[in-house]
Parts: sequence; C-alpha cells; structure tokens
Amino acid sequence: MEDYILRTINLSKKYKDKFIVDNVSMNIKRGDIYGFIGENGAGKTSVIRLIVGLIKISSGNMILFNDEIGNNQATQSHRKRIGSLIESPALYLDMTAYQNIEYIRIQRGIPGKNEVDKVIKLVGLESSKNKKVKTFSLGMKQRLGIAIALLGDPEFLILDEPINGLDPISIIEIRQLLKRLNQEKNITILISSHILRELNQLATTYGVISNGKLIDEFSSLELDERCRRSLDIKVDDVNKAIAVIEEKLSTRNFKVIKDDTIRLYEYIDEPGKVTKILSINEIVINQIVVAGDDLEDYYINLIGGKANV
Ligand SMILES: Nc1ncnc2c1ncn2[C@@H]1O[C@H](COP(=O)(O)OP(=O)(O)OP(=O)(O)O)[C@@H](O)[C@H]1O
Repeated sequence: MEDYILRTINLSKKYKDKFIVDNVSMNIKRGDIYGFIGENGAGKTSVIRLIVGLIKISSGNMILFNDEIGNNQATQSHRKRIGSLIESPALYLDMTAYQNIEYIRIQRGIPGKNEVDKVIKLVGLESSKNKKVKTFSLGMKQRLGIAIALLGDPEFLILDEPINGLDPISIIEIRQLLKRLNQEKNITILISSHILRELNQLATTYGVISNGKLIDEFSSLELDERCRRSLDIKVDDVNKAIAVIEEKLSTRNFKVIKDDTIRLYEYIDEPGKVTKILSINEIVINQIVVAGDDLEDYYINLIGGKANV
C-alpha cells in the first residue's frame, strides 16, 4: 500500500461567497517532491496555508501523517513534523545568518544549540554564517529561509515559491539542495511555482491548480511521456509500415498507439524522409503530424492559455 504524507479530499476554502480553494484532492506520497504549479492567484498559497493550519478549512478533509484532520486545523504535533517557508522568509537583516536561526530556534522551543550549525551545514551556508543577512543575495536568503524551515528535523518540507525571482545559478543551487534533502534525509517536499519548467527534473509528482481547482495530477514519467515529441503516422497498413520502418529507417523506437497509427520517436525533423520511404514501399499515409508539447506549451494548454509566464 502507498504511504502518503498528505492526502486532501475535496479540500475547500471559501471567503464570503467565493471558493478560493475549490474541492482540491491532492496526493503526496512519502518521498515525493511534489511540484505544485499554478498561475498567480490560482490558490497555491491558500492550499499551503490550509495544510499548515494557518487558516481554517471551510469544507472537505485532509489526512496528514495518516491522521484525519477534518474541519479542524492541524495540531501542534502535526505542525512540528512540518517545516515551511511561505512567501519570503521573515529575516532580521542586521543580524547574522546564525543569529537569525538561533532566534527562531529559541522562539520555537527547539532544544539543542547545535541544531543551528546542523541546518546551516545542510543548506551550505557555513562560510557565511557570521555575515549580516543584509549582505546576502536573494538566493542566500532563500537558503537561510530553508535552513529555518529545517529546524526540528521535519519529515515534510513545504516551500511556497522558493525560486521565484532567483537567477539561474541560484535556481540550480536550490534545486540541488532540495534533491539532496529529499534523497539523503528522506524529506518529502511540497514546492510551489508558477513556472512548470522550473520544477522539471526536480519534482517526482505534479499537481496543477487553476482558479482554486486541482485540474491535473501526474508523475514526472507521465509528464515526460506527454511532452515527448514524436511523429504520429496514420497509415492504411500498420504491420507493413512497421516492417518498413524497422528495415529501411533502421529503428525500433516507435509504438503503435491506435489500430492505424504509429508513434515514431525518431526522424521528428525529417517527416519528408519518412513519408518518402513509406510511399516508395506502397504504404498509404493518411496523416503525419509532429506531436508532443514543449513543457510550457503543455502547461498553458492544460490551464486553458492563462499562464502569466
Ligand atoms: N484572506 C483573503 N480574503 C479574500 N480573498 C483572498 C484571501 N486570501 C487570498 N485570497 C484570494 O484567493 C486567491 C488565491 O490566492 P493565493 O495567494 O492562494 O494564490 P497563489 O496561487 O498563491 O498566487 P501567488 O502566486 O500570486 O501567490 C486570490 O484571488 C486571492 O486574491
């Protein structure tokens, strides 16, 4: 049986008469890096606030660490197992990185002064720990925010847009850090972003939210398959076409997707060559199209062309 860190069942949040989170059912398995994607204002932060118990659920249910939360907010004992960074970290700019973390450690009553050095090391800020935060780049501030979220050894790390506005090198650093935390410390991660591409090759599962509704949830393998480019060739005789493709185009990199259609993963930029060889061998081609989306195109199609990327 799958082990889930979090499942929400028709989770909803209503302000006045508007649902800003509308029947969201998401499934985060232990060990996942769950990419939570949605345009600005889609409802990502609101879902995250519901999960960590900052706002009350209007209706629906949530199973967190195998406990049913129902209409109640997550308890202190649940919250202790979660580390979160929601929007920008609240940092004291005139204090050092070390002092910022130590301050929060004491405030939260987390025992052990060595905890501070532990989380500093985890995010790779050892050499800057005694520098004032006002000298930090945005990427370093985000890493410091993640260090604070890691206080108390959480099993579940929730990061709301941690790579928003970062330069490409800082994005790579944060991605490597999150992969390491996931693989070496076995921390399950929920990370939100409004850019699908930013989470590509990081997330293991994706949930897409639009207008408060979770419109799709899929694995990274499914995403690769959906975005994989191919030549889809509709022919009169599939078996004969397969033989020709294998023999004359020397490839087996295809699959039959319908009774009359072959999906070829090679020669994508040479449809003329494919058409010619099939025709010479007396195969009737009824249609040939390049299929598969670029990641961002796929996402924009999914949410109905509303992405503000
Ligand atoms: N307290 C509130 N009262 C009324 N409406 C709210 C409240 N908080 C959020 N909203 C609305 O709910 C919608 C979802 O907001 P939310 O911040 O969850 O989206 P988001 O996906 O995190 O967007 P962003 O990427 O811009 O942070 C927005 O239209 C927002 O204006």
